[in-house]
Amino acid sequence: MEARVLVGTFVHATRQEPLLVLRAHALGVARDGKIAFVVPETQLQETLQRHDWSGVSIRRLSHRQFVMPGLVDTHIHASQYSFAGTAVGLPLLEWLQRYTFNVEAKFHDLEFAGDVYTRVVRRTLKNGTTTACYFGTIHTDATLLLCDIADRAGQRAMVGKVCMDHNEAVPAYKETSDEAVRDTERFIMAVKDMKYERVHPVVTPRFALSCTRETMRALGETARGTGTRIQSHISESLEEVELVRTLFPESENYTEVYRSSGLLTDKTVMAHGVHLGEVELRLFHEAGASISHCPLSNAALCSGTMDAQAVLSHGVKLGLGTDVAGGYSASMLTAVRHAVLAAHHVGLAAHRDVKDQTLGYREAFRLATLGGSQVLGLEEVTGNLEVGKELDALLVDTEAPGSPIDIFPDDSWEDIIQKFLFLGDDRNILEVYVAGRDVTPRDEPVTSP
Ligand SMILES: Nc1nc2[nH]cnc2c(=O)[nH]1
Ligand SMILES: [Zn+2]
Repeated sequence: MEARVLVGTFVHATRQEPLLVLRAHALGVARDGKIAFVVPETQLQETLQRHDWSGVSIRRLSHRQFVMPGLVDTHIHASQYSFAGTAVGLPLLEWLQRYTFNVEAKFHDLEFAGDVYTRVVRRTLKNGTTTACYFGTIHTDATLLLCDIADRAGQRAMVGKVCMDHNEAVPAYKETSDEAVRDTERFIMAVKDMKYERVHPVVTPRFALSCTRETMRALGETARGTGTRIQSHISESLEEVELVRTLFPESENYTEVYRSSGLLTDKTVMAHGVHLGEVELRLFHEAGASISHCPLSNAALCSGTMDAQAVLSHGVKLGLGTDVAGGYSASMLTAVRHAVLAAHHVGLAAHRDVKDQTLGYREAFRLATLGGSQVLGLEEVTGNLEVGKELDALLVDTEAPGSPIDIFPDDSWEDIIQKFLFLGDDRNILEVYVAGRDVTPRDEPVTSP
């Protein structure tokens, strides 16, 4: 890959600023895909000389284009993509039992798995997801196939073989405790053996209602012993919370079930956390564990509305997730919109002053980019456009052919970015880069009959 320079408008989040617009800037990408410099355009020539980059290709963006960091989906079930957009409206446990487990059971068929996984990786990339944290199914080989597909497509991915040794509703879709642990170990070894540059295994107990204590403890031990990250679900619906209480009476709360099993660590991301209380948020903070906020899923499954402000004020790392297919959209832009609206609903219910909302579109933008990278332990590598990070980025054009956005002469850059976040879609995402490499899906895949 040759070193390149982009000149134009850049938008990103930093620890200090949720949304920073750099107009008339130049960004240099080195041959290794890392950001070599970000300087005002007026300093470009001097910077090129300093880097000995004479003759490097310089590309100027148009006045309606900008570059932003790639979107980070911290929670998505790749295995549920085939039924995204259907089965909306059932409560969580019924939705799992009536639809989800039956569909996931089909992934022993590698042809079926390959088709679904190829399409979900393609769809998410097209929508600007440069990093995805995926759940597969209990099938190790199919989940390894997902790793392969993500790697070949150039997407950065965390991938988990789902573990579940308890399933009364669909007994055919579960494994023994031994299988869950042995197959997780095999999965981790196999992914490591492949030496993928940007695809990593994640220890994935489905949630406390699908796993016995024995299995959760053993998986906690596996994660610790192998230094692997952990993902699961927590406190999504009240019915689920109540059942966890009756199944694990020895634990004071849901978070404690995971903590006492060795599953609540600084490498953990738990999806949802809609009904977590003060005590539990403090446990998250103490452990350095993260939450993936999936607002569309929470609304679609009538689970409740998470208070992102409360999570952030406890100093808990927070990212956004689509939670396909609980959430019907694989687009992280949709997650951004719903995060903003969910914060409004929570604020209204609590009679908060609207001005006290911490989660406006700027903060939601940060959560969808930098926040996600923090949640997945990737902050040193990606998440924004800081020098030294790998360039995971989107080239956005608000006047692309067929664009759903109308820009007016008086629109400021902040207006334009807001319009993209609230109204834009994949038609506006012209190019997608991971580690400086163009990974934009272009050819249409062959569709199944
Ligand atoms: N939204 C959602 N919640 C879960 N809790 C346990 N499994 C699942 C799942 O597949 N989707
Ligand atoms: Zn989920």
